[in-house]
Amino acid sequence: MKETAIRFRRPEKKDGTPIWKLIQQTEALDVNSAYCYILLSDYLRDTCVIAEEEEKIVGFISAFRAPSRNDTLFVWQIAVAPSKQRRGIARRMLKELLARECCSDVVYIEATVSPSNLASRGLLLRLAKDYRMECHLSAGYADALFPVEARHEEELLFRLGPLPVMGER
Ligand SMILES: CC(=O)NCC[C@H](N)C(=O)O
Repeated sequence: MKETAIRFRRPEKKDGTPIWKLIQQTEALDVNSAYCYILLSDYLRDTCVIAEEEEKIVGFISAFRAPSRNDTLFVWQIAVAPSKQRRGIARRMLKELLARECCSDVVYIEATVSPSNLASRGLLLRLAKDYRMECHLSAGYADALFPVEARHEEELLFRLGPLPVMGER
């Protein structure tokens, strides 16, 4: 089957609702409000990524600088449409984000990943290997922090770094 080109870009406000629908399709992430994805696509668009194929959104990454630690980029959600997974789209989105001028002074990446989210776990471990970074796992958010009804898994904290300088990313 012909592989069509995937385009990577910053999101725009109009992408908020399609992102919200994509997150629901993954059945692996916390579905935030559509308002949250519109807000991310407006105020935090410089550290968010859209992957699109023939004008259709097939991937999304949300991230932001940790306000108290400017050298750290917190990667919030990594999502790829179920029918488009295992094509390296998440890895290409992450590398596109880290190659942006606005991330040139990022030294560490942090993200929380539930034990069942093997795709994101594998992606982060592979990124650490690609960029020859250390990867430290620690307790992130215990399941007890979440409402019992949510039956939410714990979120393990991944901290990767130091990132290579821009020219080597
Ligand atoms: C890296 C990533 O996608 N983490 C997910 C964190 C959390 N479960 C969420 O979905 O926002």
